[in-house]
Formats: sequence, C-alpha cells, structure tokens
Amino acid sequence: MGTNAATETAKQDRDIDTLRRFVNLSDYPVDKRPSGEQESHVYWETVERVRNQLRGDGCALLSNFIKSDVIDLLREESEELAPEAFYSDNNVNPYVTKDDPSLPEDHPIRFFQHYTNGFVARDLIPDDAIIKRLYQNPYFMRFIADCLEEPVIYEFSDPIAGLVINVMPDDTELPWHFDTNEFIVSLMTRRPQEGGEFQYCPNIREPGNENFDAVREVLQGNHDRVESLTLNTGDLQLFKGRYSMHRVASAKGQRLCTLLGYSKTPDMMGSLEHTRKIYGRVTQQHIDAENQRRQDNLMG
Ligand SMILES: O=C(O)CCC(=O)C(=O)O
Ligand SMILES: [Fe+2]
Repeated sequence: MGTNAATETAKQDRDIDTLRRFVNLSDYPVDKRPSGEQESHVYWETVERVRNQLRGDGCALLSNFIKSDVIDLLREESEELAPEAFYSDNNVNPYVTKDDPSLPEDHPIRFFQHYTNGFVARDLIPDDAIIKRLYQNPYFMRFIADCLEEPVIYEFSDPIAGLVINVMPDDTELPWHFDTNEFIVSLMTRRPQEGGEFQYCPNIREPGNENFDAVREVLQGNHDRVESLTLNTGDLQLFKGRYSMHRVASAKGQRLCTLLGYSKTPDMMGSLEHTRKIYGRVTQQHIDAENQRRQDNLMG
C-alpha cells in the first residue's frame, strides 16, 4: 500500500470510529450506505423516512441521533464552549437587512426585534470536539445529502459561520427570521429546563416570492400557520430555513444548539453585514466574497 492509500485508510478508520462512538447507528445506519446494486436497504429506508418529513413541511426530526451514553459528554462539551459566545445585541428584521423608511411602518422589512442569543464561532471550536468531528465526517455528510436529495453538500467555506453553537442564556429568545442558507442541520446539545421550542412557518416564502402579507400576519402574532417542535439533547434536526420563517421561543435555563451549515456549492460565505451583526467580526474571505450575489431574488 502506498503512503497516500495508507493515509486514506487511516482517515476512513477514524471517520468510522467517530460514527461508532457518537451516533446511534442502530436507528440511523449512517455507516451502511450500500454501493452498487442493492436497492432496498435499511440505509435507504432511514433516508426515505427523513425525506418524507422534509417534503411535508421542510423540517425533519431525528430523535436520539446521538448515542445515549455520550449525551452527557456532548452537553458538557457545549457548556464548556458557551462562554466563548459573541452576543450581537442587535435589533434585526427577519431578513437581517437594513430598515427601509420608504415602506409603510407595518412592513416586515421594518419589523425589528432584539437578538439576545450568542454564537460560538467555528474557529473557536476545537478540532476534536464531537460536534466538529461529526460536522466534517464524510459518511455523515453523505447521509445528510441523501436526506436532502442533494447529489453533494459541502462544508461552508465561511470560517466563522460554518459550525456554530447557538447559546441562549436563561430567559432569552431568538426572534423570527429567515436563514441565509437554504437548509440547516441542528443538533440539540443542551435542552433547556422549560420552553425553548423551535417554531416555524413551513414554506412561507419561495424563490421569487417573499409573501410579505403572510409574514406580516405571523409577526403581528397570528400563529395559525406556526408549527412547534421540542428537541431533546442529542436530537438532530434538518430544516429548510431559507423558506420557512422561524424562531426559538423563550426558555427557562440555558439552551445550547449546535448549527451545522452545509451548502450545495463549495464557496458558501455569509454577507459582510450579516456576519458583522451576528458574529461581531469578519475575515478577509468575507470581504472578498461580498460581490458574489445570490440568484434567488430573496433578501438576507
Ligand atoms: O437554535 C436553533 O434551534 C435555531 C437557531 C436558528 O434558527 C439560527 O441561528 O438561525
Ligand atoms: Fe435560523
């Protein structure tokens, strides 16, 4: 075996080891993707279950994704990193864009809410953290891509936003917003004592159609189209957050949720404005990418 092949094999062993140690493989056989002819297989049955949830309302819950014997470790790891969070202390509209005083006062673009949560950025999370090992794991990524019906997904090239811990101190909430990225993978790493539900409006907007009237109604307190989800520590969630406005309800006790950002292209980078607002800093990579604008005619 040549040196490269040996290195590759060692990496595969490490990647499989990560799955065996941390993932509940009996319920989620992430390591068993069949190659070649086999059609009906436990791997694809699992993927199909997730796909059905996503096709329904853009959200899928994978309960007990993390093995029960490492839940405490997962929680402690996030608790230790939580003090590194940056708190933006910003007023932000659902699109994380500037105010437009030419619009009527009740327009969603003019609806500013206070962000009281913080984020631990990717570059502050050690390489051997469970969440980072999972984030970069090619089998895990392959599984997520299959669930999303995407041929391939990439880690964000964004050195700050790719993998973050959302830190919500006692009695805080994360207000209504759309995500920059089309989909997000979340891993609950510390369920709060009470509250902190994930609330979302399935597909309230779509490419080319902001649907401002419906968004305004939700912002004004009409929850007719709002779904609510409670995650336990170790649960994984897949969510299409660019189309479904969402928020995290106020919680009693600290809530820690790790957000694993992947994209369809290898060049995903947050905008300067968004990154500065949410993380308090930008990198040269963010500045260089600023001119690459999106094609979907949606804000944020
Ligand atoms: O913490 C969560 O469950 C979701 C957070 C979120 O929506 C975000 O940070 O964009
Ligand atoms: Fe979000």
